[in-house]
Amino acid sequence: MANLLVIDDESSICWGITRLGEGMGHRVTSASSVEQGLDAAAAEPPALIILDVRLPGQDGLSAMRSFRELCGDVPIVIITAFGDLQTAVRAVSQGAFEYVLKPFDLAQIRSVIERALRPAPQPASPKEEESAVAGVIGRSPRMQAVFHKIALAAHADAPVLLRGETGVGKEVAAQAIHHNGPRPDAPFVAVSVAALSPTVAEAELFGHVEGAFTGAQRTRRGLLAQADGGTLFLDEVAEIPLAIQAKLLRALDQGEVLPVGADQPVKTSFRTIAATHRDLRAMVHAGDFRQDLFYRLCAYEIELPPLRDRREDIALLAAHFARTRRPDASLSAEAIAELESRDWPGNVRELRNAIEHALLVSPAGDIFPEHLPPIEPKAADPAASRNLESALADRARELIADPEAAGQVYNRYLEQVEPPLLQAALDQHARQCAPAARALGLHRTTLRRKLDQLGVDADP
Ligand SMILES: Nc1ncnc2c1ncn2[C@@H]1O[C@H](COP(=O)(O)OP(=O)(O)OP(=O)(O)O)[C@@H](O)[C@H]1O
Repeated sequence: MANLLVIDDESSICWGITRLGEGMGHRVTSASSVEQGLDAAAAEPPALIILDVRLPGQDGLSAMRSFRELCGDVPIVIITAFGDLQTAVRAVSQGAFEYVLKPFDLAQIRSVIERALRPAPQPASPKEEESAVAGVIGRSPRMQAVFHKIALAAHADAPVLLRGETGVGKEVAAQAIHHNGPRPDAPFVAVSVAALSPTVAEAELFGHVEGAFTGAQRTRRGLLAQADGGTLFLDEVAEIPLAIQAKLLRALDQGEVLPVGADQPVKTSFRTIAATHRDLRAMVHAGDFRQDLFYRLCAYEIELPPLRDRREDIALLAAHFARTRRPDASLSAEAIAELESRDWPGNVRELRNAIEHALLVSPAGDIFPEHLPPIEPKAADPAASRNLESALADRARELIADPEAAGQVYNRYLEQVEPPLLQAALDQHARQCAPAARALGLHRTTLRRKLDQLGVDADP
């Protein structure tokens, strides 16, 4: 049996956790403020403290130090309904055992209590300094969970893989991990792999010596060497050509790079944070990404949710972008409602651009719906086209394997894929053969013949 101390000004939370703790065979004391909690802890040292952040009087986070002074290394579980990155970083950096977001279910708290009371848990080494850099904005539960993960990642040195659609904030998350980590002043070197041409990628990443190739007039340090002591952010990591993947893996494993044309390696050691919008695991299965490099880059994964799945953040982000551009800017309730109703396929980047557009067209800086750019037409869904591609490839394989189709595979395949194309072209051109043929790049008589074969009517 252990003594648990719950400090929360919501009596229903204290009541629920007390029932749960007693049911688990522990003794539970509850308090509704830090002051009451300290008195209770002084009277009876707890084996676990469950501490709310927002409390009347002193807040839970700043009270952690007092509880530690009074009770030593007791595990402290922080619970909060209003997590932001700063809160998560402070909680984790002060050695909080766990950071639980409200509303939680009691099964979650039960598991935390069990883990906290397990013998000899090793809390992460506390970091005294507080984070000065937030930069990542969001108040939705999905982002609060991301903040917690960023805080944990910042505290460790493990390679992190950030996943998420374009514009969700993978790079800002990478910067937050770096700036909240142990070496915020060390270099943060961002490499956009997709933007590197394959011919220069190797020299850019690993450096080169003078005369290594035409145009290499001076020896140049590569990006991996520039990241020495700090963080290398590999954006669009899925685009690294396979040949470079092998060299990158060697560099990561051995802590040194061999610049193009050099015979002596250069030592470099850094933390990696990689980002991608693609399914890297599927690429590994398809043989397009090295499995060993995948594991080397991905000890810890953080998924950044698309903006449409966290609409609660839209007003906050919009206000932030508006104020950054123009401190006296204001957003009308109607503009916020319009922003919240959109789907934002380009995510936070698209929202930021929309606000910049609005401030350009609203000279007074007051943003109304009419100042917002029109909704972007929907881009083709890449997942749908991937499904289509794989369906077509499956059908091709079936036909090739079908003994009855032998010798006619090509024509039979075309017979299946051609009709929808011809039909769509006719529909688009009011069933007129001539403009449909022009759009398709076919001769009119060829199209006519194909339509006749298919039994499709059309005007000449
Ligand atoms: N949570 C956030 N708080 C504040 N700004 C954000 C946030 N998320 C994204 N942004 C802003 O949105 C823009 C796009 O973010 P970022 O470049 O980090 O996205 P990304 O996921 O790396 O995009 P891509 O995959 O296209 O490289 C940047 O201007 C960034 O500052």
